Amino acid sequence: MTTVFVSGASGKMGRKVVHMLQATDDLRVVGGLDRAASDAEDFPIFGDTADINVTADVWVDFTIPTAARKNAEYSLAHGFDTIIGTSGMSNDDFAALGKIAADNGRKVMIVPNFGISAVLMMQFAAKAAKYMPDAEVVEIHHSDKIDAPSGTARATAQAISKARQAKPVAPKQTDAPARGEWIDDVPVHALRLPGYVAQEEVIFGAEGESLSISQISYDRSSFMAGIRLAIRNVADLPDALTVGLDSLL
Ligand SMILES: NC(=O)C1=CN([C@@H]2O[C@H](COP(=O)(O)OP(=O)(O)OC[C@H]3O[C@@H](n4cnc5c(N)ncnc54)[C@H](OP(=O)(O)O)[C@@H]3O)[C@@H](O)[C@H]2O)C=CC1
Ligand SMILES: O=C(O)C1=N[C@H](C(=O)O)C[C@H](O)C1
Repeated sequence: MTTVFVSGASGKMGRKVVHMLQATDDLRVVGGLDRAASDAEDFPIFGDTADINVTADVWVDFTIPTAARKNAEYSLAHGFDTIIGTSGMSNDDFAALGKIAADNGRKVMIVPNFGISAVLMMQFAAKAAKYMPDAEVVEIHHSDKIDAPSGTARATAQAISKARQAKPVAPKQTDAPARGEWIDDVPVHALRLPGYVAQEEVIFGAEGESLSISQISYDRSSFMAGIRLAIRNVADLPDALTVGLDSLL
C-alpha cells in the first residue's frame, strides 16, 4: 500500500485525485493541504504546512505556481517523495527542488501534463521539429486558469527548440502582442475560454506543406492514469529530479 498526501486537495484537480485514490486498491490518501483546513473528508485537510501531523510515501501537488515550490520545499524536507502537477514554475524552481530532493535522499517529479495524448503530442512535436523547424503552439484552457501560457505549452516549445536541427526561416520575434510569447524561439499563443478543459495544437510549416499535431483533454479524468503511474513509480526513479512522464512510459 502506498500512502499519498494531496496538496490542493479541495481544488478541481485535487478533488479528482482524491476520488481516484479512494477508488484504487493499492493507494490510500492519508491527508491533504489547502488554503482552508477541513475535516469534511475521512482524512484531515490542513490549512498550513506548520499544522501537518501525518506523513505519507508520496506528496502530490496541484495548487498554484507561487505555492507549489514552497510546499515541495516542505514535503521533500519531511520525508515525502514529491510529484508536482502544478504549472507555472520556472526552470530555476525545478533545479532548486532537484537539489533539495538530492540533499534529503528523496525524489521529485515535475510533470507538465499527465495525459497520454499530451505526452505523445510533445514527443511527436519533437520528432517533427527535427525536420520542420518552423512551428507555433496554440493552447486553449478553461477561463479560470491563472497561468499563461500553460506548462504543457512551455514544455512543448522547449522540446521543439531542443530537437531542431536548423533555424526557423519565419520572421524573428517582434514586439507585436498578436505574435504571442516567444519561448525558446517558438511563438506560443494562449486562449482562455469557458467550456474548455485543456487542449493544444502544434502547427508546423515548411515550403509547400504543413503539419498539425493536436490533443484535447475533454475531462480531468484524462490525467488520472498518468498520476497513478507517477505515484507508483516515483520512489524508484534513478534521479533526484525527473521532468515529464516520458521515462515511465
Ligand atoms: N500536470 C497536469 O497534468 C495538470 C496540471 N494542472 C495544474 O494543476 C494546478 C491546479 O489546477 P486546478 O485544480 O484546476 O486549480 P484549482 O484552482 O481548482 O485548485 C487549486 C487549489 O489549490 C489551493 N491552494 C492555493 N494556494 C494554496 C497553498 N498555498 N497551499 C495549498 N493549497 C493552495 C486552492 O485554494 P483556493 O481555491 O482557496 O485558492 C485550490 O483549492 C494548476 O497549476 C494547473 O495548471 C491541472 C491539470 C492537469
Ligand atoms: O490548468 C489546467 O487545467 C491544466 N494545466 C496544465 C498546464 O498548464 O499545461 C496541464 C493541462 O493542460 C491542464
